Amino acid sequence: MIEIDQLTVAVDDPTAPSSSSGSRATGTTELLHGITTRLTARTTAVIGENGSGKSTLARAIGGLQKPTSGSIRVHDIDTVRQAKQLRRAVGFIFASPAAQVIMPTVREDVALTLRGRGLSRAEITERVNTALAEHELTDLADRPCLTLSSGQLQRLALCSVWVGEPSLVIADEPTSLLDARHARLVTARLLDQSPQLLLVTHDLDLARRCEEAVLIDDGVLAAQGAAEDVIAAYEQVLAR
Ligand SMILES: Nc1ncnc2c1ncn2[C@@H]1O[C@H](COP(=O)(O)OP(=O)(O)OP(=O)(O)O)[C@@H](O)[C@H]1O
Repeated sequence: MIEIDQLTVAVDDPTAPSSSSGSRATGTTELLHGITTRLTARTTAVIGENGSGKSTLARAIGGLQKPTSGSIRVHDIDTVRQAKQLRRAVGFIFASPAAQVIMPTVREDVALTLRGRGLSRAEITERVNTALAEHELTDLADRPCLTLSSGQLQRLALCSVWVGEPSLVIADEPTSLLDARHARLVTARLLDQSPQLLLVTHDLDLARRCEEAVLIDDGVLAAQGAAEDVIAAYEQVLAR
């Protein structure tokens, strides 16, 4: 379960008017405004217009964006106070995979996830090889990550997250760079095999396959419930 209590996220914004009467001109812009909810479904889609705050919410839940106020607990882990436990529990797949693939080779990038977990070298090698095979990356195992195509990079990002067996997978447009066959494979894996999945997507057919959805509109939680109902609410937003 993901428990969100009065979550507000604000960022420094030099173009915003300062709230203080001091000499500093820098103000802040609030991206999320007091979101309170419980996400209990195994699969939840996060939908909404460009710039509505979906990725900001996903990053906050994944511990990558600190709340300005309020709190988030993921499977009873406080995202701010228990950052180390959160990193183990949550696998985050970014919309842009180049931002998260950091090791020189494909094999090393997958293995990085398993470091610091008390596993032997042999165990790590075995788990990495299994993950590479499952994700059809065995042929690329020793390739420098820099030489991968964007779709291959996106599949590597998923593989590197998956090998860590996270209890929550947060995926922000995880198939945006994939061909149709790999997009089907990846969505089936995410939807069917994630212990819990939070899926940020503009693909309403994909959102419909989640048990529940939340609609983010201009930084607020505008609707939550069965995916079909929330998509209907979103259609109203699109029509306004
Ligand atoms: N660090 C920042 N500084 C200023 N504005 C920001 C910052 N991060 C995000 N924003 C703004 O916050 C708003 C929400 O961004 P966010 O990435 O969460 O939207 P989104 O719903 O995921 O959009 P999209 O569908 O386009 O990916 C946008 O207007 C964005 O420009």
